[in-house]
Amino acid sequence: MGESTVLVTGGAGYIGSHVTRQLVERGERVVVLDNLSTGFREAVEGAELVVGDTGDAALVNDLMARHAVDTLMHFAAHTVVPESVADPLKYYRNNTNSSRILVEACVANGVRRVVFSSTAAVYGEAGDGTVAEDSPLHPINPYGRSKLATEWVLEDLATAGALEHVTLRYFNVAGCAPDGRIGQSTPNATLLIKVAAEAAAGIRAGMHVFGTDYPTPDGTCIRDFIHVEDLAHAHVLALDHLRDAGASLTLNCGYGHGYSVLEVLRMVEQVAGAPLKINFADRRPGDPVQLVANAARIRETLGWTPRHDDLEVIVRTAIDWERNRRY
Ligand SMILES: NC(=O)c1ccc[n+]([C@@H]2O[C@H](COP(=O)([O-])OP(=O)(O)OC[C@H]3O[C@@H](n4cnc5c(N)ncnc54)[C@H](O)[C@@H]3O)[C@@H](O)[C@H]2O)c1
Ligand SMILES: O=c1ccn([C@@H]2O[C@H](COP(=O)(O)OP(=O)(O)O[C@H]3O[C@H](CO)[C@@H](O)[C@H](O)[C@H]3O)[C@@H](O)[C@H]2O)c(=O)[nH]1
Repeated sequence: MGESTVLVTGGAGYIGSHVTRQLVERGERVVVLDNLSTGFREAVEGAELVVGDTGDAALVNDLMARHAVDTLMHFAAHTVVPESVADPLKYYRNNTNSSRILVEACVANGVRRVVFSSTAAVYGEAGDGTVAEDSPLHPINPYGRSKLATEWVLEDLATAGALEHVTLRYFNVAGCAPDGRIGQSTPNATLLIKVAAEAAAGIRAGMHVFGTDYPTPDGTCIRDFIHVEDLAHAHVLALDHLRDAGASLTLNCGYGHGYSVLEVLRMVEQVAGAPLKINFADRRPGDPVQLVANAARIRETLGWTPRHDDLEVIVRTAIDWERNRRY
């Protein structure tokens, strides 16, 4: 490991903080760059937190040079799909432009390894099977497009020999660290398990189910929910892969099986021990019927083996966090 440092952008956020913790626990030197727009100072333990913006070229160049950064893990982004539809420039500015500035600093400073947070949203409407990495890419909202643009920047730089990347396409991430020290406190959350956990903990009065007439067994959408700790471990393996001179990779991060919205809510009620107040509403614009990963490639290339592939564990850690939030 030597003197090398991992620069984690967005490390004060939900997923970045879980990854930072796993990196610190195994002895990595980590510097977090986060502007705290949706992140929390308290989420960063054992790593230096630099409060600043990924689009600040002078700052990121200075950080890379000063800390002997060998790997960039890039989580910082705006992530709310409906907001991206209403304000696309906000998403292109942060998720595409600022990512380009950051990657340009990597090239200028000889930072040759990049692990990038992408999303299943790059696939768009994906049919009723699973999606593999080489499935067609037709993102249906500005969030997904702004992320795909950054995938292309990295792919082109890898082709040009400027760096190697592992691009991780996360499916639906949920759950929290089992010990309750870090969790998901993202403001104005719209994600299903987060919203349901808030409702179960009494933080919100009830919730909506968006659409009950989809062509699925119970009429609600189907998603592949991955526990944040398993996802975090995929990042550690991606770092090892790149440090072992592995080739650039694009990998789905999911379990390869899905649950419907109603199956998730039934699990939330079971774990919470009380019924949720559910309002059955119209479909939400832009929701694909089903998004489930073909997760073969990440298992083959990184040897990734999930340890928390259990909806009950995901839901329980999410509810526990809402009941005992530290921040
Ligand atoms: N949560 C999911 O289910 C999910 C699914 C697919 C992909 N992703 C991707 O994972 C990454 C992390 O998402 P998250 O759920 O942890 O969200 P989050 O909002 O909790 O984390 C994002 C972090 O980035 C910071 N940030 C944003 N813009 C910044 C900038 N310009 N400079 C510095 N810091 C900045 C925020 O303050 C926050 O701490 C994002 O790239 C997101 O697109 C998330
Ligand atoms: O209060 C809610 C919230 C969600 N849902 C439904 O639950 C499913 C999952 O929705 P959500 O948890 O919002 O996740 P997705 O829309 O599948 O994924 C979004 O969030 C991911 C993480 O940010 C991104 O990667 C995706 O691109 C983005 O579409 C969808 O059918 C929603 O309609 C509800 O019924 N009620």
